[in-house]
Amino acid sequence: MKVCVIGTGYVGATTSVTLAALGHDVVGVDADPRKAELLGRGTLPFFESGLEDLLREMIAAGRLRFTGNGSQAIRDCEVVFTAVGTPSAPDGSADLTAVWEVARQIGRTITDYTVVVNKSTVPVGTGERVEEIVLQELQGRGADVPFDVVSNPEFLREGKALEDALHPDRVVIGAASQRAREVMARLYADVVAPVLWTTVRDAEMIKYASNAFLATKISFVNELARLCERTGADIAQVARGMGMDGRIGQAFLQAGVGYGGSCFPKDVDALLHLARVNGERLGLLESVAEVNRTQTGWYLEKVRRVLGDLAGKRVAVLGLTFKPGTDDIREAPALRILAALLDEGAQVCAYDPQGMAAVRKLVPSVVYASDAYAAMERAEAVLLVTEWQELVELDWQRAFGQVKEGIVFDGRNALDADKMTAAGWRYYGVGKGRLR
Ligand SMILES: NC(=O)c1ccc[n+]([C@@H]2O[C@H](COP(=O)([O-])OP(=O)(O)OC[C@H]3O[C@@H](n4cnc5c(N)ncnc54)[C@H](O)[C@@H]3O)[C@@H](O)[C@H]2O)c1
Ligand SMILES: O=c1ccn([C@@H]2O[C@H](COP(=O)(O)OP(=O)(O)O[C@H]3O[C@H](CO)[C@@H](O)[C@H](O)[C@H]3O)[C@@H](O)[C@H]2O)c(=O)[nH]1
Repeated sequence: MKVCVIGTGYVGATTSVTLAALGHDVVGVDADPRKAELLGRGTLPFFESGLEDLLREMIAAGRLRFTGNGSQAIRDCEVVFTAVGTPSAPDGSADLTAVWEVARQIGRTITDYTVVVNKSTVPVGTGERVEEIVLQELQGRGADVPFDVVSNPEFLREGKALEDALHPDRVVIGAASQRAREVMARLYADVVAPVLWTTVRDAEMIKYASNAFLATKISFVNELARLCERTGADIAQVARGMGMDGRIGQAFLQAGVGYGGSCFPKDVDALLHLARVNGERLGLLESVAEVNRTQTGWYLEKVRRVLGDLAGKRVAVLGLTFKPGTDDIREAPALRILAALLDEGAQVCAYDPQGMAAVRKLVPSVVYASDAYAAMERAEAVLLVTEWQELVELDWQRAFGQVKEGIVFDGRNALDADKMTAAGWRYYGVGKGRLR
């Protein structure tokens, strides 16, 4: 099938590559000509493990190309995906400017039956508005072209984008017409995953509900971690014990410095905004956001209790991206931690395997080290903020020999506390009993 994907960021690029891998003839379109050009040459504009190899393979196979000019691509394709960004507006709502722009472009362009598939994360009702816009544009040029609007939200995680897109837990398709359902069924015929057919509105809500629920799990354990530190319990053991109940599950109960990234913070805010404008208050979700907003402050409070005044202290920060496996620093907890440390006069030296170039632009006054050992040289405390495997597997015995004070604040409970202690470190995890 001929498929066009508009917007080739994390989601659009991954969708383009995986649809090509499924055997479709795909053209990716991006308003940023530099991105389209890079992708066309087989280079990803971001880091995502394994994706670049398959990108090159698909281009070489002739099933995937990229362009900065969408009109011809839209005209040629039976299915047109929208995968543009939907960032937070100042009031917390999803900024849908790019989605409306794409809808107008589609309405101005299509000449034959087209299935317009929305993959961006958008509030309930967006599909209907897209339909109105396409219709207006068609009427404006006196054209009577049949089309359907479908919602097909994306659930991939950064760092595991390819794996998630090729082997999803489920595919959710919200479609009103039988004709659109048949096209979507053909498109995903070779994906081995349960397909949930819903209305457009249900599919739109499923995406926000899923992210909000995962964020809730994280804030729940993070809040309990605070109580564990007061009561002498270990949140990691508590979460393990909870998760053994099949109704609860082990996933997303990892306490830490809070969730970041381009999705959870913005999608929780967008759902809260949607509730407000519809006259509902989501008190539970408000608390989820509040726990997350205060989690880095809570973590730093512990650092202060142990180190005292941070002014002039040499602090190593390891891990800057919002999670391992990506170079994405959007809403990364590390950014708030760096800002607070600098504000209090600490001398900060940081290292991250992928995120330093982007963070350096935002926070130039930090010293960026060439590796983790160099970052820890003469440090009076080490803050592990992102649990990159490379950082977890460091020779911590060797590192102990380089620091001034062997104090580590493991913000992700990723290190082995016993091994760290045996290597000489004073180890502080998150929610692991009373401070010693
Ligand atoms: N990043 C994720 O892990 C993830 C996962 C699931 C869903 N989502 C959702 O998917 C959507 C896209 O997210 P992303 O992270 O890929 O965003 P992104 O910012 O990485 O990419 C968006 C791309 O769209 C392009 N664009 C903007 N307007 C355009 C236009 N009019 N025509 C063509 N291209 C245009 C931009 O240049 C950019 O390359 C968002 O709604 C997001 O919430 C993201
Ligand atoms: O137990 C956990 C799990 C995650 N996190 C943090 O939560 C954030 C988000 O992590 P993750 O969900 O793995 O990454 P994303 O790439 O943001 O993916 C989420 O957001 C995407 C965009 O909507 C969705 O498609 C995915 O299903 C959803 O998992 C990161 O800061 C993690 O460190 C925790 O603190 N504890």
